[in-house]
Amino acid sequence: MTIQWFPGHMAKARRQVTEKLKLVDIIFELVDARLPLSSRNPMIDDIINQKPRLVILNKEDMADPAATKEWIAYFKERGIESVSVNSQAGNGLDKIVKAAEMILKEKWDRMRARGMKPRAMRAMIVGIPNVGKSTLINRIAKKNIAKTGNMPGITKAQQWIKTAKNLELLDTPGILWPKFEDPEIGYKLALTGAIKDSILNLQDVAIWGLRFMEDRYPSRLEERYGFKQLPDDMAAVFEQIGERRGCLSSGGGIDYDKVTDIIIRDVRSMQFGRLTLDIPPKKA
Ligand SMILES: Nc1nc2c(ncn2[C@@H]2O[C@H](COP(=O)(O)OP(=O)(O)OP(=O)(O)O)[C@@H](O)[C@H]2O)c(=O)[nH]1
Repeated sequence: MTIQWFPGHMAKARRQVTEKLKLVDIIFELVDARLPLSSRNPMIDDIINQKPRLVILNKEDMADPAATKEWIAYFKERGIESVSVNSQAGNGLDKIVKAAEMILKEKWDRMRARGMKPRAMRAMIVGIPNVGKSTLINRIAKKNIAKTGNMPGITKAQQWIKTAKNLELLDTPGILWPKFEDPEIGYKLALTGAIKDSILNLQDVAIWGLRFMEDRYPSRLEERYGFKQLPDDMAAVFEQIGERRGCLSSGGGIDYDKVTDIIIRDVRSMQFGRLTLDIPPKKA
C-alpha cells in the first residue's frame, strides 16, 4: 500500500466514486470485520449520498464471531443492512445477493408495476485499502457466467462482471481513504495492515496491541507470551517475549525491533485467534 492520502488524492478518489455512483443501483461498502467502524471511510455517508448501500464485513474468518453478530445488530439498529463474509474462501456470497435483493425490492417492484422488464442489479464495491475489495471481486468473477467486454470504440468503458444471480458488479472498486487522526484508530489500522507500516511507530502499535489483548483476551495473551497481566514496564515485557522467541541483537541484548515484528505478525497471522479490535458499543 503506497498511497499517501493527501487532500488532492482524497478529492480525486471521491470524484471517481461519485462519477460511478450514477452507474449503479447499490453500493457494497466493504469493511474489515475486525474493524467495522475504524475501517470505514469517515465521509462515506456524504459521498454515497442516499444511494442504497449494503455494508459487507469481510474477513469474518479473522474476526471474533460474537462481536461480528453484535456489529451486524449495531448497523441494523441504525437502519443499515450488513452481512459478514470470507471473500478469500468465497463464503457468504449468496448472502450478499439476497441482502441486495431485499434492499432493492421496493425499487424493483416499482419498475415491475410500471411494466418495465426486471434487469440485473448493478453494484460497485467501495472501501479503504486492504479490506479485500479485489479478493471479493475476483471471487465473484470466478463464479460468473460471462465477463462482459469493453464496448468497441469506447476505450474507457466500465467492465461489468455478470454473476449468475441477477447481479452485475463493476470490476474496479472505489478506493477511499481511512481516517487515522485518532491515534487509537491508527493503531488498529496499523495492527491489521490497513495502513503502511511506516506511518506509525511500530513499537507503539505493538504495545497498543499487547494492552488490547490484556484488556479483552487475557487468557490468549497468557497462553502465547506467558503474561497474565502486563507490568507497567513494557521493556520487561519485550525482554521476556524476546528471550522466549530468541530475538537477540548482534550485541547480545534483546532486539526490540524483532520483538515488535513478532507481536505484530502474531496478531496479523491469527496466533491469538480470531480478534475484533473495534468493541461493539453497549446497547443503551
Ligand atoms: N483471511 C482473509 N483474508 C482476506 C479476505 N479477503 C481478503 N483477504 C486478504 O486481505 C488482503 C487484502 O486483500 P485485497 O483484496 O488486496 O484488498 P483491497 O481492498 O483490494 O486492497 P487495495 O488494493 O489496497 O485497495 C489480501 O492478503 C487478501 O488475501 C478474507 O475474507 N479473509
